[in-house]
Order: sequence, then structure tokens, then C-alpha cells
Amino acid sequence: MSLDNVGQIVLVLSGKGGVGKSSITTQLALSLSLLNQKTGILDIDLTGPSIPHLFSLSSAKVTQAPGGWLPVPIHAANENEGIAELNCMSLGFLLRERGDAVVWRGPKKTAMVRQFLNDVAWGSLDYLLVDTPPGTSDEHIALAETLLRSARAGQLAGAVVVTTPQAVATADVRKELNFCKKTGIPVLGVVENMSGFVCPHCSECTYIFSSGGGKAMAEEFGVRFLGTVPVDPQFVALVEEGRRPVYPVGTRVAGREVGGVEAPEGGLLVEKYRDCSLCPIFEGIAREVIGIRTSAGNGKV
Ligand SMILES: Nc1ncnc2c1ncn2[C@@H]1O[C@H](COP(=O)(O)OP(=O)(O)OP(=O)(O)O)[C@@H](O)[C@H]1O
Ligand code: SF4
Repeated sequence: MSLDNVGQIVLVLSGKGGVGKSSITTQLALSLSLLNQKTGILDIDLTGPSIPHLFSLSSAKVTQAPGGWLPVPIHAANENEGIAELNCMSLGFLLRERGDAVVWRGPKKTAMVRQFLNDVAWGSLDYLLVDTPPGTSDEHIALAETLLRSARAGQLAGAVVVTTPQAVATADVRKELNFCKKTGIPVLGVVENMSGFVCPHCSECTYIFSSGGGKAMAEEFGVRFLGTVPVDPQFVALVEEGRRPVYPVGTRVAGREVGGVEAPEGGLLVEKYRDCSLCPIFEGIAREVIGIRTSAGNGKV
């Protein structure tokens, strides 16, 4: 497999759509990268690949090399902490237009997931985060089968399971935890996203969608609770609408010149990181994930 030089594989799962899997994958990957972990993202959401869009790279394309597909490089920078470099692979980079429909039957999806696991030239990585579609679909089964059969002992670190606090979401996410149990995928922990809204005017936190569902579910399944992430409207503006501020070409960050890599949409692949209140929270979750592996004897810090 092209995963031979990948240290740890972390799956980001949820039973329900729209709970923030892709957002958590991207922010966790950026945090891991700034913690000096070489990180990649594999997006196996074949019908709704959103990773390219979340990095404002909807028209970037992967290229073929003798060792396999070359993932798209992403650079993000912060004045104090240096430069995060990620490699990303998504079906979105292979489609002609964003919004092109992928209407595939199960066997074709299975083949695509296998190809993603076998034919991407990741090089050497500490962490590969795999963003998945909601539910327990063909993509999940192909992923679980391939990894459980071919990954080295300890290489599949486990799953970060994302939920929102409402009962309807936690009921669906329960199914995902049961899927992990049945297939033998270890669960690293549960993240409760969209847990409360912090008012930008008075900082009062309002639990619009109730709270505590994720923690209760983690306790019920005997897995770790990794934390809560509130709703931050600025996060949507920066990430979802592609308005992350970018550095001009030639800026020096942490003693290194950044910029200069032209993004296909005219922007730069170097962008400012940590302009929203959620970043420290994602860093905390990333540290937890690294810590879990370290205490299990498999982590690399
Ligand atoms: N904590 C948060 N604060 C504000 N907005 C958020 C937060 N988490 C996610 N969002 C927004 O919610 C929307 C859905 O998030 P995202 O695409 O990450 O969900 P998903 O679970 O990956 O969805 P899908 O089921 O389509 O794969 C996006 O617009 C994202 O920017
Ligand atoms: S939380 Fe306070 S400041 Fe924010 S909208 Fe409500 S009343 Fe206004």
C-alpha cells in the first residue's frame, strides 16, 4: 500500500451528515501539522467531497507520478508557530467541476476507496486523517476491510467520532460507535461539535442545541470524551466561504519566507492560520490525540 510510510491513520467518523466532520478533519490536521507532525488528509466522501472547498482549492488538480497520484500540497502559516504543511487527496481534485455529481454503485465506490489507499504517493507521514461520508456506507466498509487487512499492527490509531449535542444526532452517532465495535476499529474518542454559541458581543454561551449529549454517549460506550467545540460564525466566514486571510508573497514567517506558491484560484497556498476562536480548541484535541497514542506506546511526538 502507499500507506507504508504513514505512522498513524486516524478516521474521522459520524453517523450523521453536516455535524462538522470535514471541518474537524481540516482543523485537526492543521493543528497536528503545527505541532510538527507531518500530516495528510484523505477525503473518501465520494458523493460530497468538501475538503478542496474548505481549503479554497476547488479547482486544484492532483497529478500522476510513477509512485502514484501526488496529493495537493497545502501550506498554512502563523506568525509565532511556523508553517503547517499538509498533503490532501480528494475525489474533488479529480472532478472537472465542483458540484459534478458522482452517481456510482457500491462496487465502483469500493474500488475508488481501495485505489485511494493504494495509489497515493504520500511519502513519509506521522498522521493521515481520513474524512469519511456520514453513516456506514460502502466507503466505510471498503475502508475498514482494507485497513484492517493491510495496515501494520498499531498503524490504524482509531476513529475520532463527531457528534452534535442533540439526541437525534447522538442516536445516529451511536450506530457509528457500534460499527467501530463490530469491525474492531478502535475509538480514540468523541468530539461534541456545535456545542453552544458564544455571543460575540457579551461572550455569553447559549446552548441552542442543548449540551452534554456527546459526553453522555462517550460514557455509555466507555470511550474517551475529547471535548466540545462551540459554534463560531467567524469560522464559517473564514473556512466555509473561503475567506481565510492569506499572506502576500514574500512575507517572512518564523524566519522563513512564505507565499509564492500560486493557488489555482489566484490565491496563495499559504494562508494565515488561527484567526478564529476555535483554533486553540482544535489544538487541544490534536494534543489529546497525540497523547493517546503516546500513552499507548505507538505515538510519535
Ligand atoms: N464549530 C463550528 N462553528 C461554526 N460553523 C461550523 C462549526 N463546525 C462546522 N461548521 C460549519 O457547518 C457546516 C457543515 O460542516 P462540515 O462540512 O464540516 O460537516 P460534515 O459533517 O463534514 O458534512 P457532510 O455530512 O456533508 O460531510 C459547514 O458550513 C461548516 O463551516
Ligand atoms: S447573548 Fe447577550 S449580547 Fe449576545 S445577543 Fe444575547 S443578549 Fe445580546
